[in-house]
Amino acid sequence: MFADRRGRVVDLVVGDAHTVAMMDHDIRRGTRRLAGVRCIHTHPGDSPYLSDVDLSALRQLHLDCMAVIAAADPHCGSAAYLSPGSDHAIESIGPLSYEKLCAFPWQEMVRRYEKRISSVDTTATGAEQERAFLIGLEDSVAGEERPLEELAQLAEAAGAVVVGQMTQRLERPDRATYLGSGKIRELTLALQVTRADLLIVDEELLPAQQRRLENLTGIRVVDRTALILDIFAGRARTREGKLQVELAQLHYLLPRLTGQGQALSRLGGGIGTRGPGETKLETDRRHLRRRMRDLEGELNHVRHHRERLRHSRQRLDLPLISMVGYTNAGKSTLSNLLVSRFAPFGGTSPAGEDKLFATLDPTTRRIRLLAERDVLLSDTVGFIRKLPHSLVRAFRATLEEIVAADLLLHIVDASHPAAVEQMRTVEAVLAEIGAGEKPILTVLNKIDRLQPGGIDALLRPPDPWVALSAYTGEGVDGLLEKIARLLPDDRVTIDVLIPYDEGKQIHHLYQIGVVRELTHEVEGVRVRADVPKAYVASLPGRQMTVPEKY
Ligand SMILES: Nc1nc2c(ncn2[C@@H]2O[C@H](COP(=O)(O)OP(=O)(O)OP(=O)(O)O)[C@@H](O)[C@H]2O)c(=O)[nH]1
Ligand SMILES: [Mg+2]
Repeated sequence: MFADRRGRVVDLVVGDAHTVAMMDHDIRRGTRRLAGVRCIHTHPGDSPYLSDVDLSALRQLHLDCMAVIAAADPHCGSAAYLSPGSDHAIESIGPLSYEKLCAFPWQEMVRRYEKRISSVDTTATGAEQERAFLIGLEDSVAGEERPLEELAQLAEAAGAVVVGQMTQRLERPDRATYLGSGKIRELTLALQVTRADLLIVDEELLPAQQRRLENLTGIRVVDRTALILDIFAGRARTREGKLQVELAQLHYLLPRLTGQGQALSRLGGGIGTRGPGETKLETDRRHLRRRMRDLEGELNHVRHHRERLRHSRQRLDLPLISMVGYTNAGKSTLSNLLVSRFAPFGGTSPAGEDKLFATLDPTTRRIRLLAERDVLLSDTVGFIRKLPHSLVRAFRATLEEIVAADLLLHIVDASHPAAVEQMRTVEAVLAEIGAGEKPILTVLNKIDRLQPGGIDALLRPPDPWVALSAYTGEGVDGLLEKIARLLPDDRVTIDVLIPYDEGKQIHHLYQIGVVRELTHEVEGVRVRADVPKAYVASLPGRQMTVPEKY
């Protein structure tokens, strides 16, 4: 039964054990006020306790109050309301006798809630956003308190609003329906109550599981892999990035095509449908395969191009440092800080952002360490737990940057509750792409967020490591010192006379080394500079003296 604030009954709804339609007309919508309606109901089996479904309906419909009563003896019930004190919290009382329930100052709670909320600037959930409901298994992350938190962040990064979630403790997913059948009944009810239009599953599903879940729930089902691919598709900016994402999406799609009808029914916009684009319209497998071959061909081009770039960089003989790490660990923020402080010619770097997979395309910048040594620093795509295999494969060209580095900086968000697990994930991906044996300097970031007393003993990073905050800059000098120590210094100081008609050489010296002194003489320009040893060997027989350091 739904009643308004004057106690008038505005609607009555009857359901069975699995479904109940919620009243949906005449409910005031908006985030700044409550609905002005309370719901009082009974449960099959007469339980006087509120269920999860009750609580999410309260939250979703912004009801003044959600109450359940037991009709049998003893007459009692429970009720819950949105907390006037804090966002997203629910307060509940009971089971209590009817008298005590009625004596509770409900109207006062409603008044206080609306007073607070009207002073807070809440962003209303846009009508065009998809309403996602998340499901996962509880032991999927051993011991984590909120197992679906990362999935929720991913869903938001893809543009959905999360309206509810449900987990089940299972050893392994049900082969047919992912969750157990009892849980699925509970799920369909919760989906109705929250009016979800998208179900997101925290794991890669078998094609048959996905179809069955769609049939059972009646809404679109997207798995973790499709969700990540979708975010990548939305973020890719460069041609290379777009090619790689499309290839990964097609790899994912191919085994999931059961025929034209199925492919077409997936169209219609939204998460998991963004992506390979028009090609999907005419998908038949043959067509898909041809497109994949084309993409692979184009990516090979890209790869060769990158290789050439790498060679020309190697001619500069600057050591390459690649930053790797879990998504959102702070790679871009640190890169930004280093570039703004230490770029020899000034420079900018893309800003870090508090969203997953903010960076997709690698960017490489030059920075100058202590003792005036220049290195190249490259910021790359972040890793994540259960990184789709198709992505790792498709992003080979990007990941090769990592493999080619002289030193890896592994950035870890030391303030994250799952920091240890994230570290392991990154190490596993590095091994998978063939970078497991590279020299690695572990950087525990975000120490400004840690309680005094510090770094979680469990973190125990492998040596060598440093701790810093890319935010405040604390510890960054220590990082530079460590880097300098880890990169073998193979530079020498040269003294060379460059004829006036070979001005280009001087420019080249600036590129590859640090010029200490320039004097104009009769035959040319005398330059004293620190340069890589390899450069000396490649010099044409020109009058040159190399000070004793060589
Ligand atoms: N408090 C604090 N926040 C930080 C620090 N470093 C980064 N952040 C924040 O963490 C968030 C993620 O930073 P990014 O630099 O975008 O992380 P990323 O590793 O590049 O992430 P992806 O590109 O998504 O892989 C941003 O909101 C940063 O402001 C730090 O030292 N302290
Ligand atoms: Mg980044």
